[in-house]
Amino acid sequence: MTDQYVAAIDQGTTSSRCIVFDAAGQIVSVAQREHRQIYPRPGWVEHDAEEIWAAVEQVVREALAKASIGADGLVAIGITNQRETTVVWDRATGRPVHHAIVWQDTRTGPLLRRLESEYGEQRFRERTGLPLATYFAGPKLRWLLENVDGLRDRAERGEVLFGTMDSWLIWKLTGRHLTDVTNASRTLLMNLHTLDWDPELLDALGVPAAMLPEIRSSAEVYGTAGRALDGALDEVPVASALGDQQAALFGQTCFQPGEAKCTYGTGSFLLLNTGESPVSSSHGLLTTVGYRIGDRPATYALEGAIAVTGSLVQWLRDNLGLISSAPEVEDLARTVEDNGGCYVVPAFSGLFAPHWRSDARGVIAGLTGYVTKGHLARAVLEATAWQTREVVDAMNADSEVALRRLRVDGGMVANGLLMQFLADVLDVPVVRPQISETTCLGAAYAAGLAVGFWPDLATLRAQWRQDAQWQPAMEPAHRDRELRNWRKAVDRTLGWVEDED
Ligand SMILES: Nc1ncnc2c1ncn2[C@@H]1O[C@H](COP(=O)(O)OP(=O)(O)O)[C@@H](O)[C@H]1O
Ligand SMILES: O=P(O)(O)OC[C@H](O)CO
Repeated sequence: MTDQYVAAIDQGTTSSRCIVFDAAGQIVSVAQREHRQIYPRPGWVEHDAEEIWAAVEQVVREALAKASIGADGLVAIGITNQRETTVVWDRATGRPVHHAIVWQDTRTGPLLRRLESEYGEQRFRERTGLPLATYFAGPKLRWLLENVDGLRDRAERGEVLFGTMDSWLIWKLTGRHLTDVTNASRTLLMNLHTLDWDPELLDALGVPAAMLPEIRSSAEVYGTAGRALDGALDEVPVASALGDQQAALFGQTCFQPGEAKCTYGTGSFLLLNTGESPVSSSHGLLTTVGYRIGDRPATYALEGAIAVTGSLVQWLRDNLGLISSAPEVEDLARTVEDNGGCYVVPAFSGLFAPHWRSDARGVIAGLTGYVTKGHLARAVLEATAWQTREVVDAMNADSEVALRRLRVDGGMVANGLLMQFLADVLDVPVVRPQISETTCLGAAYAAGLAVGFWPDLATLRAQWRQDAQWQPAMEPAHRDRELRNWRKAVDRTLGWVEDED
């Protein structure tokens, strides 16, 4: 028998990737391609869904070619994706009716204020586990229905279809209109308890049910990729879909309640497995679906979403020109002993968890003539750790079981200085796995489970391997002093924008 593999597509905010994994969960090949970020106005961010599909086709072909396998070598393909980004396309032609509106886009601010005064935030929070924020898909869909000519009528007639990126790719691959429960839990339209679209919320947001995908589990065969890619995938089952942060939770094998991971990329997202019932947050966290395997009960998670972390390092590189590549931030930060009294709070598009303040804007606080670019680089890295600390404090307050260690992944975890500082400010060990591509790994694991390539969660768990671990080493008094300074700096960001309209 020839060797068998599982492939995963990771359709992310800045690029699309395809990775082929073997039965031991080891990477066999990787292909990646970026797509354009379209900024029509300040605060608006769009993607071209057709361009993304072309990139996905290309990376799948490349990854298979690099692994020297054809469709017959693949037992399944899984999907993971940037969440919340919203596409509407024509059922007959398959063409998007508008650019996709990206999760970072803030154009729905005024609409959300209207919804809040008409319905109150609590009604949405109780049913969806989410605050009324520009981040989520439902308001973006409402914006499209209000602003694309004739779209509402066409939506009511079922001529156009809504989806997040998972739905778009499943449609392109299999011709079916489906979404998975983790992605649906980011729309403000799905009831977290029934795991189905909530008629009252559809009504409040003015969304016709006829345009919505069917909600399915995260691991089951949705269809086969017969027609797509000119048959390059032949009859390969498309067998998983998870939002990228949930996929990373799965890839890190955080299957037990109380286990958590944080993925450090453009933004950072800490998810804590809370078991089979949703835990509601009183401290600014999101309640979301972690994953659902076939017809088993769903596993829920608490999430702390931080909008700006790695993108602050990019800002230091692209806007200030202080470094020429992201990894250089570590060398620059190591030229000094400490932050020199300087703190950077990157509230570029307001603050996400736990604050949810769209009126916040970034500050650099504590500047004196002493501060050098080295101190600034250190403060940039420290901002990622302090934002994580705020989320962990909220988690500990909500879940009553204190976090005891944190599994990390994503592009920033190559930075040893940051990882040590993170362990220091969280006061728990920080652990990095050997496979840092946990997002793709999670989607591959879910697809492989769905087709019986892997028998159970315990088998996946046994494949997890540690690469490095950082122990807390900071004096408590020093940590407390720094935390107080960080909080003072955060206070100074709040209320900066007085009239968002
Ligand atoms: N050594 C490093 N130190 C700090 N930040 C880094 C380092 N390497 C990459 N980054 C940051 O990590 C991000 C890329 O990580 P990645 O996981 O690929 O992100 P995403 O999946 O969100 O595109 C970029 O924002 C980059 O600035
Ligand atoms: O594509 P990423 O890695 O930036 O992740 C984006 C998140 O899914 C947004 O919720």
